[in-house]
Amino acid sequence: MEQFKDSVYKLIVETSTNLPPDVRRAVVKARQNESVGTRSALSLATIAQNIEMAETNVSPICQDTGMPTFEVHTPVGANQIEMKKAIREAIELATKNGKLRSNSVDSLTGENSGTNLGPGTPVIHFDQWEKDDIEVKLILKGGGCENKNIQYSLPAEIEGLGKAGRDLDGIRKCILHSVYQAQGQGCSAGFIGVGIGGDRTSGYALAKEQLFRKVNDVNSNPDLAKMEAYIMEKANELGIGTMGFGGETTLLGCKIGSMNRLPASFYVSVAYNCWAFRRQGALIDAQTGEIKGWLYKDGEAVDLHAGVQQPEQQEKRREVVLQYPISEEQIRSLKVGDVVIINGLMHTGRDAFHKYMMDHDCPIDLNGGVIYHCGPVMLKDDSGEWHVKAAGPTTSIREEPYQADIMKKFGIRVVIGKGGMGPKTLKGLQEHGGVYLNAIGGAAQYYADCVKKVEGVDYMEFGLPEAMWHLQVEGFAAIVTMDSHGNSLHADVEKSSLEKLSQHAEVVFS
Ligand SMILES: O=C(O)C[C@H](O)C(=O)O
Ligand code: SF4
Repeated sequence: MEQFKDSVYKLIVETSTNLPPDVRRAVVKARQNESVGTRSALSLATIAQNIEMAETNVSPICQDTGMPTFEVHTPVGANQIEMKKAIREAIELATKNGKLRSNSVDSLTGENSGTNLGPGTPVIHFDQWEKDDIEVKLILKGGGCENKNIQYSLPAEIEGLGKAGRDLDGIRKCILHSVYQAQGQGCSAGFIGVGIGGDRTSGYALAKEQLFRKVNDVNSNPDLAKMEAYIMEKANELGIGTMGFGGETTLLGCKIGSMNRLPASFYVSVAYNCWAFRRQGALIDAQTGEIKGWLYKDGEAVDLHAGVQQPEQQEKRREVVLQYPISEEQIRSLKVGDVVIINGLMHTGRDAFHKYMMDHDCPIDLNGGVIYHCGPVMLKDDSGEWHVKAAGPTTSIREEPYQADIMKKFGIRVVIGKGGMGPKTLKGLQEHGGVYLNAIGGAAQYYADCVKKVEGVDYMEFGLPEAMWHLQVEGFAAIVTMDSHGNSLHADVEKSSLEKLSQHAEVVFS
């Protein structure tokens, strides 16, 4: 079992740090299709760089290493209790070594277990098979894209598409809408797994199971193969693009499965996965516990830059350098589309922080300051100094109820996150003189590299990801997507993509 545990540890590290070739190929294709120099092309270039950095650094591709979910096939008679124990030990070790973020939080008290162990975590499913080896598959699906999962109950009235009945065309409308509703918030471009039928629980399980299919496989059911091809084509015409910046690629993969349902129920369940599509598997010798082979590796190295056109000259897009303390005048001069480089001090703050700040004072002067929606992976060295191991942005919209008030209360000028924020924040930016910067979601190595020093930390009681980290950064690049003049790229893309979605209301699959 010791060797089995080592093998599972290797699988966890591989899954978290090294994106499989089929996913890499999908990213290259997206890069090739994007027009040179656009926001989406630049973001995809950062994503490609981040994928390479994660592999080289053997560090998490994205700081949110998700809900570890294992699918295990065992020979008849194998001891599953021992295996479960070994898997849990491997998870704990990977967390301690900074390969996974401590992601298991008590839902009632908010306490982070710190080990990734707790009621319900990790998820481990066993199944027997009549083979001699053990197969362990693992998916690390982050919380932001999990939040963009959606389940439809047919018949339904679908925004932009009208009536969806209990037939193939109704299913088509649900799937197309699922991509639209995710916008850039699940770190598009994404992959979707779709489960047709089942009940609410088994439907979602089927959807997630589809994510274990290879990106380039073809569905054995001709109707579903046609549907997958249709969705890939039409979803990529919605213009949502990488991170919701607009662009040619919104969806990187679509896999659909079907199972029986009850006469009264008809669910279409969609599991949305970000571009940081971390799933891997290993075939393990049941006798020795050693890895015999990998499930999602084909031996071919994928060049993430192959056939990608490079801009002839530096883009004319305005690049502005900001350094704490930032004045209202500097902020008012910024417009949607500007690239901002932050040097100097910034502070992380996410869900627990924003709620708490509504009725508490802050231990740090935030006047003219920068708040980064981020829950990093942190490691302490032997001398007690903290280091950032992964630090990409988290989905900002969760802070919508608080953000405008918090900015005004503490004089914050810059908020960095991803996926954009809503009308309340936009109004707040206008009134107070603030700006929202969209960083590249999932680019956790790229941003960790910008952190030159961890100055300190407050609110450790919120748990490592939720604590307020004070970071010295250099060359931290992000794009203005909401400015102090009432402009929001997110609102624009949402509107134009809804218009495009509405063009598909007519019956296609009769
Ligand atoms: O929790 C995080 O760090 C990010 C999350 O996965 C998100 O996409 O919002
Ligand atoms: S931050 Fe983005 S890339 Fe990372 S887990 Fe969340 S959705 Fe995925």
